[in-house]
Amino acid sequence: MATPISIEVWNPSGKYRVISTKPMPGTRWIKLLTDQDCRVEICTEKKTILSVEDIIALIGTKCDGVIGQLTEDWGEVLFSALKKAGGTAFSNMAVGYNNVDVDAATKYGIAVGNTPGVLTETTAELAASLSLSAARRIVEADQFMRAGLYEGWLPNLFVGNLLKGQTVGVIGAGRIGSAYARMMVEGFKMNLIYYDLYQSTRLEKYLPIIAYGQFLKANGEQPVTWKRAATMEDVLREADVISLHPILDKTTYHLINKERLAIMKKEAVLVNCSRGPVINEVDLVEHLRVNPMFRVGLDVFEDEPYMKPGLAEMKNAVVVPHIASASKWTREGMATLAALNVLGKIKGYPVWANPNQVEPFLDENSVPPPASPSLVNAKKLGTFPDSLIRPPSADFICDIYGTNLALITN
Ligand SMILES: NC(=O)c1ccc[n+]([C@@H]2O[C@H](COP(=O)([O-])OP(=O)(O)OC[C@H]3O[C@@H](n4cnc5c(N)ncnc54)[C@H](O)[C@@H]3O)[C@@H](O)[C@H]2O)c1
Ligand SMILES: O=C(O)[C@H](O)CO
Repeated sequence: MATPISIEVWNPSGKYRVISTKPMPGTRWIKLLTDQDCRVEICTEKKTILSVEDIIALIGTKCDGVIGQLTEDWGEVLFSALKKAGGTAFSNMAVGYNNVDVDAATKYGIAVGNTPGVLTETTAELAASLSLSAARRIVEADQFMRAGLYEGWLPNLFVGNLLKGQTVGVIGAGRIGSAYARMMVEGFKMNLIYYDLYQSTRLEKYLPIIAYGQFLKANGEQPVTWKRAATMEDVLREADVISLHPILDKTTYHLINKERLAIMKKEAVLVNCSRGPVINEVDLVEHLRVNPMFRVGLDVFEDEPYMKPGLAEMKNAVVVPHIASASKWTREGMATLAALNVLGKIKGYPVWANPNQVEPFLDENSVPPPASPSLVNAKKLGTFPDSLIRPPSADFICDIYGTNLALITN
């Protein structure tokens, strides 16, 4: 029997009951919901990870939609409870949704939202930070200073890797992988090799490598180069810094294992800001142990919140607690997108045509479009038109937003 759950309630008389399983940053997301006749209930339980039973207790007997977290197990049990309570909408406050059984949600007619785009640069910046921290041994050096061990400059003190002119490898060149690639090429003049199941048009179209290369050459510097690898192994063999950015699914589970670690350079840097299970962490700990010059920067772990035995003792590992998307703007934006996903489905709005361009939802000075920014099972649910969001019609928008028509039709 689940224990009673503590909640904070906004707009108690609202017609639609929307639950957030966690307090989320900012207040805009709450206002967007309460302005549209939602009663918002925020779970304020102290425990970090809610169990399925806790969430069932939160859903109760009447619930229209839930905003949930990546730490929760959204499968058959929860979607069936939400359906019974009359719910039609769920959104993860995350772009990754490997914690969600989308087929189960679809079976119960429940929309599943995620929050792409708003966290791309923030996450890529953390990956870049981990790359630098690992390559230049920043955490080790910081600990050394704080321990009072510094006795003066030495030629061999904390010698690390220079990035300039080295090769950066990106595995999974989607939104975040491409943003990271650009940071490392444009910022540190690294050459790029990437592997993805698909050609990354995002990367190949925008990476101004040719122009940048010419610019560097004109200034007497070595131009940067780039290529798409035919196999992931090519990236692992060639790159000096490798950053993992794929989704987590069957094809990427334990993508990095003993055999693949063995083909990487002995002094390579490996960064993971995707999902923990993309790396076999037991194999990684062993590899770090026998290869002290191999370094990693990890934001995610196979059994979060735990680390596999031995990892915490490895000086050649930089570890942070899944904070890659933790900038104020991004986290508030994620909350906004998650809330609007749920609101959009409850209100019967269409789905936004391009989930990679979510800026119109994030502008605090204008009313967001009447749409769900990103529903991953919209097509499967069949409740949305193929062409997704309909062009704003004056009547439709006036109906919803009254005087703010001009902001939307601009
Ligand atoms: N650590 C964090 O806080 C944090 C923050 C944001 C996102 N993430 C993770 O990063 C992932 C990527 O986010 P995104 O917005 O860039 O997603 P995305 O969908 O734009 O990019 C994922 C890329 O991975 C590629 N891919 C899929 N399977 C692959 C495989 N087997 N081999 C190689 N490439 C493969 C896809 O083709 C795609 O290009 C998310 O799914 C999430 O799990 C983590
Ligand atoms: O998938 C995500 O969005 C992250 O892991 C949290 O920002």
